[in-house]
Amino acid sequence: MTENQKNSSAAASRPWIIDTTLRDGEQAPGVAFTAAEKTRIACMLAETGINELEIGYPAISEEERNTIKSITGLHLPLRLTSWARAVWQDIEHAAASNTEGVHISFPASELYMELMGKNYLWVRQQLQELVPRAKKYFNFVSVGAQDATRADTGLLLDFIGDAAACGADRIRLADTVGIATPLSIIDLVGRLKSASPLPIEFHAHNDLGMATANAFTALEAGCAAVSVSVTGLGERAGNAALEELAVALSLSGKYTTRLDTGMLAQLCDMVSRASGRPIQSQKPIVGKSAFQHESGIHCAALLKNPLSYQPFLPEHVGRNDYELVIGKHSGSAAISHAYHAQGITLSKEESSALLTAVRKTAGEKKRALTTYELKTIYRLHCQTSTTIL
Ligand SMILES: CC(=O)SCCNC(=O)CCNC(=O)[C@H](O)C(C)(C)COP(=O)(O)OP(=O)(O)OC[C@H]1O[C@@H](n2cnc3c(N)ncnc32)[C@H](O)[C@@H]1OP(=O)(O)O
Ligand SMILES: O=C(O)CCC(=O)C(=O)O
Repeated sequence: MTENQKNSSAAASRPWIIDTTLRDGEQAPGVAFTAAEKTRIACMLAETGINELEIGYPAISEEERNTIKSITGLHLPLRLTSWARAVWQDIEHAAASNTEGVHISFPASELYMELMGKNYLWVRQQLQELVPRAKKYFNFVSVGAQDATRADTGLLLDFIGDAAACGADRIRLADTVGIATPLSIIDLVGRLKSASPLPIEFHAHNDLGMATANAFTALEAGCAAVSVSVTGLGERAGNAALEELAVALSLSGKYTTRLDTGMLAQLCDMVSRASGRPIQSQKPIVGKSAFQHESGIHCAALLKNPLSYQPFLPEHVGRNDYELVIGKHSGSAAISHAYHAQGITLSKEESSALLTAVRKTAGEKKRALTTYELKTIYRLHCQTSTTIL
């Protein structure tokens, strides 16, 4: 193994995690964070151990620049970058916001160049003009290939070569419309990485529900960095979710990050409230149902070993214990456990009678039963006239 290969595989095992909740996340339709919310989110992301924060788009307004400036003034222990189009005025606005780095976004597919009435010659000229100028104001200049997954690979290779020649520090490959699949990412990154003198970041979108898988795969394929957002908040169906990627990395046994997964529940809750986007019940990691169980076989096993039907314990992501709910699919172990928690020890016969009644009631009500309903069923089916519940 050459020295270069050793460095590259060491970097690959320590992925650089970029959070874009405050940029792409806020681009989610109808979402607008206040300055105070942006500051709180940035601080909590820093506490969670994110390496880099794409903090916003300074060209939007003076208010946005002031918010970004006030966050840069906090000197959080992570790199802050701001987003810019391939337009000098955007970069000037970013410079006025005092972020350490800037990300300059270019159209990479023929479709996007055409939409702008441009061609690759224009892209190259902009790279040559903007990147060296930006380097005078920023310690770190990243350049983005928008719509990279629909772009011609030859053009992408030119883009990477030109960006490197102009002094860019990193390339972002964006799956702008979320059409990549893990195998296509392995193929694309494989072809670009061997020819790229620059570290590559992958930016996923979730239009096909593959954003986290694609982001994880991009790291497996050799990308040095990935961008994610809290709860996957972002354009349309969103981005790769920070909480999903963080846990996948922590369980993989292959990657070292400085992420504190114990912060994830709190972080997602805060972003959900600030964005006005409730967390779906079945959302991985932080959804209400992610640690709820009803099926009899699962509950019986979980009562013996909490890892039997869960990939990790809820505490790993800062949540309280898992929850067993009683419903149509319950079995006797779960039923006995639920009544025991109410101070009632069931005999075998009682548990069997209650199981039938519980299943019937839950089926009719089309939901899990409450403690009150369980007590009522007990009264109806087991309680003698002398027993007081
Ligand atoms: C995939 C992504 O996430 S890209 C990021 C998306 N984010 C945003 O759009 C941020 C919020 N947007 C805005 O505040 C505004 O749209 C602005 C400030 C960017 C531009 O506003 P306007 O000047 O009114 O232009 P408008 O929104 O109508 O159109 C976008 C313009 O940006 C140009 N543009 C788009 N991408 C790029 C790029 N990467 N580099 C340079 N110019 C670009 C378009 O060609 C178009 O230019 P035109 O007005 O000369 O036709
Ligand atoms: O920063 C870039 O270049 C990419 C922007 C983006 O969010 C995307 O293309 O999905």
